[in-house]
Amino acid sequence: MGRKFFVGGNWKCNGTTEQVKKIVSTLNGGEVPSQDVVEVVISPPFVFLPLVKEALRPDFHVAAQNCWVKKGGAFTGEVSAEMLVNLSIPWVIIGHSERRLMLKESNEFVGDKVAYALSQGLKVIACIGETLEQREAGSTVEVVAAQTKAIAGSRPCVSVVSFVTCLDVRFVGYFMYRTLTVTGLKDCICFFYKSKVSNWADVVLAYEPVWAIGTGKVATPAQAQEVHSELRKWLQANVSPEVAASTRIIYGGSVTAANCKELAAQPDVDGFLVGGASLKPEFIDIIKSAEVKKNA
Ligand SMILES: O=C(CO)COP(=O)(O)O
Repeated sequence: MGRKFFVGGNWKCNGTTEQVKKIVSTLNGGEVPSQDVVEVVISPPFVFLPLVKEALRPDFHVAAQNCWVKKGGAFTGEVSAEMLVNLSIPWVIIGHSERRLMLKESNEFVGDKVAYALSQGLKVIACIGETLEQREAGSTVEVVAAQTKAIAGSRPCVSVVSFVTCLDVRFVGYFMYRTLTVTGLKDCICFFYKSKVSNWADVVLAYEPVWAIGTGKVATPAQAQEVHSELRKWLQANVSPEVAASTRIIYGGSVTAANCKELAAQPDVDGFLVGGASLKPEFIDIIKSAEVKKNA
């Protein structure tokens, strides 16, 4: 089955009640391809989620921009996945570079958040992307692969050594564990299959190079295609050919009405995560770029 085009509007930390109503009214009046062709998800700040959800046309859906890494409780200022589910918010953006960089969210923390959100029944737009420094150092693919790996979890590893070692540790106990640690075998002790993603159909991978976000410096279609294709290869080798073929990989970073069609024409670009332009009427034109795929 083909990958349905996906367009997300990330409003980030923008908007007043009046502005929100105006944007929603523009979206509601926009003529866009049907839901069979494009999936549209609007992500306002938390406080505006109920208002947007209530007022938005039924063929568009909403997403939160973040959620807490585990069950809610004494975590001042956080919003839990359970709360989003309770409000019937179907999607959440996790791992945006603004949070990774400014709030120091590590790959592991992002991976844990994705896993928890999925376990609660949310669908996740998981963001990855390299900084300019990393691109210039030639480590783009390595960086996005490491970020994806933290989201996907470990690969299966059925090894007699690790199995026997684990049994040993269970039955012989702490002394054996110490011995193995000292002899450098610790790494294979608990190297069991641990997939963090329960259902890949609920995950959209958003490649957002940091140097292109909010800078007006969009990746060229070739640059976007190259990384998306590498990500698909990574999924094929490390998750499964089925997941690689069906997972949507969308691009984010200075997408506008002017550049979206060329990007959308790339074979491995399955849509967009749009920041600044999602607050403007041109977002409708970006949604329409799904037609490029339909006619391809
Ligand atoms: O960060 C982004 C979407 O999540 C992209 O932002 P801009 O479209 O403003 O560059």
